[in-house]
Amino acid sequence: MALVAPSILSADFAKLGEAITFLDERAVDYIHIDVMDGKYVPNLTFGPPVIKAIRPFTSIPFDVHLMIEKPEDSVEDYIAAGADRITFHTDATIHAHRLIHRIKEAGIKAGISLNPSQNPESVRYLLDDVDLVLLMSVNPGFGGQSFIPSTIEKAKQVRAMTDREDLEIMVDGGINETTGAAMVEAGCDSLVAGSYIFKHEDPMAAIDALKRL
Ligand SMILES: O=C(CO)[C@@H](O)[C@H](O)COP(=O)(O)O
Ligand SMILES: [Fe+2]
Repeated sequence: MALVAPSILSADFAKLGEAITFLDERAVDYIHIDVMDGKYVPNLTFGPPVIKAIRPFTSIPFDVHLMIEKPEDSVEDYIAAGADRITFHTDATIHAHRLIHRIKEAGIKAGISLNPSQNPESVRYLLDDVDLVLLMSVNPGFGGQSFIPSTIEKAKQVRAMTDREDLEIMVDGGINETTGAAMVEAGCDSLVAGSYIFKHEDPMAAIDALKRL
């Protein structure tokens, strides 16, 4: 059984509360929240005030994916807004190790993310420190892109780099039943999916299909 993290980037932003209530009723494992600053990625989404506004709609953990430059300048704001996990990108900050520990000392989980072009070796010396590794299977910035197949090999490499059975490997981008199955087979624990769920004619069936992988 895969853990499923629907990305609200593909939800109707005018009805975010309804989307969260729907996910709450489906008992998904995480709600994936894509924060983009228009600098680290060429798109701008939402920040702490929006996260704070949707927090009362559910107690499902908020999995906050920061696609922002210098996340060290604002992680506390996301924690105060209700993040349960914060994942940032290796190349968005200079001292990733320090930031991971700052996030964990605040009492929440910390993750590190790799873009499609990045070598998994760059996270080797963080694997004992993080709670999760988020493998981007598209270039970050937008929902609805096609899965990049080299992520399958990368997941196997990261899995082979650690003895930690509790290290969560999560994949994000272009996930559907087929690509999700390949990633679970490669050693992934959790699947982020945006357009597959929210653009599906039956979003509940889409969530259930991913859970079963
Ligand atoms: O972080 C991102 C995009 O940068 C993702 O979380 C997307 O929201 C995934 O959307 P789909 O590829 O599943 O449509
Ligand atoms: Fe994401």
